[in-house]
Amino acid sequence: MRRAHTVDQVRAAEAALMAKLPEGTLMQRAATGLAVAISNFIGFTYGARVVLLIGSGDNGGDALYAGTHLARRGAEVTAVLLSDKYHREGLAALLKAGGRVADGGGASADGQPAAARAIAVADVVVDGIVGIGGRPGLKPEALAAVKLAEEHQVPIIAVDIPSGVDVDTGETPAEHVKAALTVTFGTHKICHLIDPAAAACGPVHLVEIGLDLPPAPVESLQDPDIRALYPTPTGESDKYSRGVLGLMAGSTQYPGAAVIATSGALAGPIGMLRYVGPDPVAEAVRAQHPEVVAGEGRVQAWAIGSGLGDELDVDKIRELLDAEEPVLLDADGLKALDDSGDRANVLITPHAGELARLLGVERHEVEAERLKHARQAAERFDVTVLLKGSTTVIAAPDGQIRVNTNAGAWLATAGAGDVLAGLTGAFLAGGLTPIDAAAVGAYLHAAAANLASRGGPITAMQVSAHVAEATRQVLLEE
Ligand SMILES: NC(=O)C1=CN([C@@H]2O[C@H](COP(=O)(O)OP(=O)(O)OC[C@H]3O[C@@H](n4cnc5c(N)ncnc54)[C@H](OP(=O)(O)O)[C@@H]3O)[C@@H](O)[C@H]2O)[C@@H](O)CC1
Ligand SMILES: [K+]
Repeated sequence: MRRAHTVDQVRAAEAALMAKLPEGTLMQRAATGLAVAISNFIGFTYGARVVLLIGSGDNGGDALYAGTHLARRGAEVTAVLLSDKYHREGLAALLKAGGRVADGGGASADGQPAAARAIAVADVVVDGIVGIGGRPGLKPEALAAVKLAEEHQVPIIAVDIPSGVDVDTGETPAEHVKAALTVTFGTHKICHLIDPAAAACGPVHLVEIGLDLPPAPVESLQDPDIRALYPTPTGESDKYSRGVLGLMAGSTQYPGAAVIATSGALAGPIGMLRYVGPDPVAEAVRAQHPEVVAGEGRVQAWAIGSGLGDELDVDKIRELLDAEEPVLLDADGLKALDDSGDRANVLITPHAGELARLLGVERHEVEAERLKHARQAAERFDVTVLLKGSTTVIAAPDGQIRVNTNAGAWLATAGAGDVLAGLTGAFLAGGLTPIDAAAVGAYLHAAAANLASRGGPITAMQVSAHVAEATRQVLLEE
């Protein structure tokens, strides 16, 4: 499990630990881990050219002490001071170890400020501009240094967070660093898991510093968590006890959606699928998947919505929403959602455009503030929300948040959402709660897509065809 905490939680845990330790211990732990990560990233230390961008807070202190470690091992370390305030002891240590300070202003013999020259030829630039105390955006001097690194294609390693992003929401309302690697301390922060900020982090490396933290508001499940949640059959299981899913999807207008959603559902943990829809569509489904039973009967959960088009029976869907069995509502089915009734067993799986319609806002607003809007919808409709996208945000009505971060870009293909709806619905029928079903469904869907794609294009049916292998890899790995 990856856990992300808020800035306030991190500060409280830091204060409690600092009270027990000699002054400066935590920063030294952070800086040591950071120095190792920088060395590993470059691949060598002696002779490496490292530029540190130093802001006014402890984030700059971490960078200065990490630079000190590297300078002691023969790296050429140059600090660029972006503020009159900076970590004095950190800079003194760096200078003592042989590092230097480059002037950002006055031009030297070749007409360039020393800072600009150092950045242009650096192996790596370290972003110690701001950490968890930072407001979104970059000041002009910091922005100029970051742009220069980008221009010269010098990779930037972010200390704790890419400076300029909003740490607690993952929003990026202003200019920010785009890191090749982020090295963080104690725990993940929310911006590491939620886009658009997560995309600006690159891979995130966590350095343990011994913080004792409360439960995390945002979690991201990993292989062992999926393994623990998966409704694996036992010797006593039969097709009914494994769970039966009712699927209401596809239409004479979009028969393919039914076939694709079925392929996703059958790749999940259920023992049986009942398809409910127009006869010609049921025939198309059974032509591809002869194991499907057509017509209504007892089910443990419903997946409703993919490709219903105009053939939407709103009254029937609302009846199912009010019934006891959990319901996954997707695509056209979302038109039947209203904010009345007890919906605790309902999971909706909109993309940004569909969520925007539900909330009466613009699509770009949802994309820019994914966490906020997923939370809002969960509260307003009393449902669990799985907001599809590059990082999938899952919000439960009780405030729990899960994030799925393993999806590759090739997954953005027609029908992939139908596979996800079928597959995730199958986990509801298999007995998982809406938030667990959403997290496990999204994870295996993305893992299957990665297996199918291996860096190339994929179709939705290829995704469902790889779910079994992705599942096997997760269940058998120890
Ligand atoms: N917590 C922990 O467990 C540990 C924390 N550690 C480290 O400490 C870091 C937090 O340090 P921190 O509190 O000193 O804040 P930090 O982010 O460096 O600077 C904030 C200052 O910058 C300014 N400023 C704000 N926005 C700005 C902007 N956009 N552009 C420019 N300037 C801006 C603002 O000052 P102002 O401008 O208001 O005078 C504000 O006061 C943390 O991320 C981690 O790296 C580790 O050492 C060990 C364990
Ligand atoms: K930073």
